[in-house]
Amino acid sequence: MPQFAANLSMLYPELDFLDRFEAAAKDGFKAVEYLFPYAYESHELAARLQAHDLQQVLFNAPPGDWDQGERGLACLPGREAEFRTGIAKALAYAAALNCPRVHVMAGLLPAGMEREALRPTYVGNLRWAAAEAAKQGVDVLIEPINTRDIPRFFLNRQDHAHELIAEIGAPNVKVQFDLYHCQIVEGDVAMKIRQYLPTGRVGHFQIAGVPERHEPDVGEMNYPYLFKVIDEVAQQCGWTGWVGCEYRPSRGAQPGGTSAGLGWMKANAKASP
Ligand SMILES: O=C(O)C(=O)[C@@H](O)CO
Ligand SMILES: [Mg+2]
Repeated sequence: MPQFAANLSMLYPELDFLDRFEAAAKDGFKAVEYLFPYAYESHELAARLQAHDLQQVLFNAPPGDWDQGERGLACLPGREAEFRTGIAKALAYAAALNCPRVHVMAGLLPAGMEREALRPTYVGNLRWAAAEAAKQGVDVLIEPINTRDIPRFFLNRQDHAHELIAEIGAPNVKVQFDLYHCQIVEGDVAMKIRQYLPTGRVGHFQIAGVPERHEPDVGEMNYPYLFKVIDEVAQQCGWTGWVGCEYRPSRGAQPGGTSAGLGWMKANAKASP
């Protein structure tokens, strides 16, 4: 069975954010990820990780003005200075949290602009971020996201992400392969795991049921099968990364709802050799 990380932005919604670390550890998670650490001092977060014997495996760089609908700055001409300031801040947190990867969200297509016109800005920004991250051994992740959840998001498809990575040309830029988004945008998920995991360009997986983004055992995807595919290919190519549980518990913020919904994880652990 793959190793699962709890996404603390989505799991345990009934708890204060800092209390979600303990809840995840009690449920057997050894690692966590979340969207943004910036509302907290890095030492506070590091203390929670240490107290509960958890690894921080992923978080996002600052996305611009999230409350105003921004979803990353990487593709936006004219925002390069802000992009660089955000990357520097993310890398400072990555050092303090001993986190080996940072997700850099691409951003939304500005009104009237075509995707191709933004490519030079995106590639230039990612090259700069990759060079900075490489100085401290951090990987920069890029994630294709479906346009039902984020309309006009710049990056939607696995093939586009891998094409951009080839153009960026930095060994520490990798794909955050979210199977939920992949199923919605393009499907054929198992074959895409088989195609892309051996390239060494997949840095992290994320999972959720489709279409409601609930537990992996709710909805149209056959996750027990996909976990076996990940295990098989990972073993063949020596991949040792994490699978982030980035879903909204179907029991909502009901106390204990996240833990009660983890039957899928226990079932897959039992099924593994
Ligand atoms: O939405 C997702 O999927 C993510 O992984 C986030 O980091 C970006 O919104
Ligand atoms: Mg994701």
